[in-house]
Amino acid sequence: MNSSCLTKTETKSPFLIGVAGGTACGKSTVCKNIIEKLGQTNLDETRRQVVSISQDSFYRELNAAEKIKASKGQFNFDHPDAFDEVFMFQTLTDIQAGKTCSIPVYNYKTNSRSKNENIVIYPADVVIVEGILAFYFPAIRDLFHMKLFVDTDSDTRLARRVPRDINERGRDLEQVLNQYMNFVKPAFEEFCLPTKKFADIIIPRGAENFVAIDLIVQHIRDLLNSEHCTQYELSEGLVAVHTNN
Ligand SMILES: [N-]=[N+]=N[C@@H]1[C@H](O)[C@@H](CO)O[C@H]1n1ccc(=O)[nH]c1=O
Repeated sequence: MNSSCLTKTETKSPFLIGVAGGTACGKSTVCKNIIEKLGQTNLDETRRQVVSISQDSFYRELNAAEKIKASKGQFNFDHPDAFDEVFMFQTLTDIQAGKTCSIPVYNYKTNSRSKNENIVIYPADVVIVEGILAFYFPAIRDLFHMKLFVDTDSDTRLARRVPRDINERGRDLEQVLNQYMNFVKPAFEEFCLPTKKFADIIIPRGAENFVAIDLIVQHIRDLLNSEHCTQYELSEGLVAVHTNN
């Protein structure tokens, strides 16, 4: 594909990376490692601004009946309907357009967005979006310039999830296991695992896979650095990035 290198738009249109995978697969750790490795890169005399946001910030508000079910571990937070797709799409589109955005912080103890706490996402070079269903919604999936799927065994994920939910999210063992068997496991198989096919790169074993992470970081560096890399087209405020092959 020919590419005439246009000057970058005056606003920073970030390189969007989606990271999906089952709960406790290591998504957040993979993101942290990529950010650390990219952020240290001294490109164009300025440090690469690399930020990551969680799909969990876009859990929708629950009504009274749903809140009661959630408090008993009887609400399915692993189903696509639990997320506010429109809000997430609009926020990512604004980020894509180089706008500064404020997104909620999710509180797992209250099963709701923290009232007076938001994260401000400033225009950045790279924005990583991680979530169990990051690739489920087509309109959101199509925004990503790179899609990573972290493929960790489900027994390893459960072994990590149990202590995390008990120690960090104030739950008891029986509730955690019931929620896993009734919701987390079936929803992973029905909604998350099928999205693996959309990934550009599948990372077996997650954050321990240093080779995979180094390869990904180097690829992103090359893309961000290369002279003949991107052709920007602005359409409806979206920025489509086509790299020439
Ligand atoms: N329960 N459950 N499963 C979801 C899902 O596996 C994971 C997504 O990051 O967070 C979990 N999750 C989400 C909202 C919530 O209030 N509590 C919670 O544990």
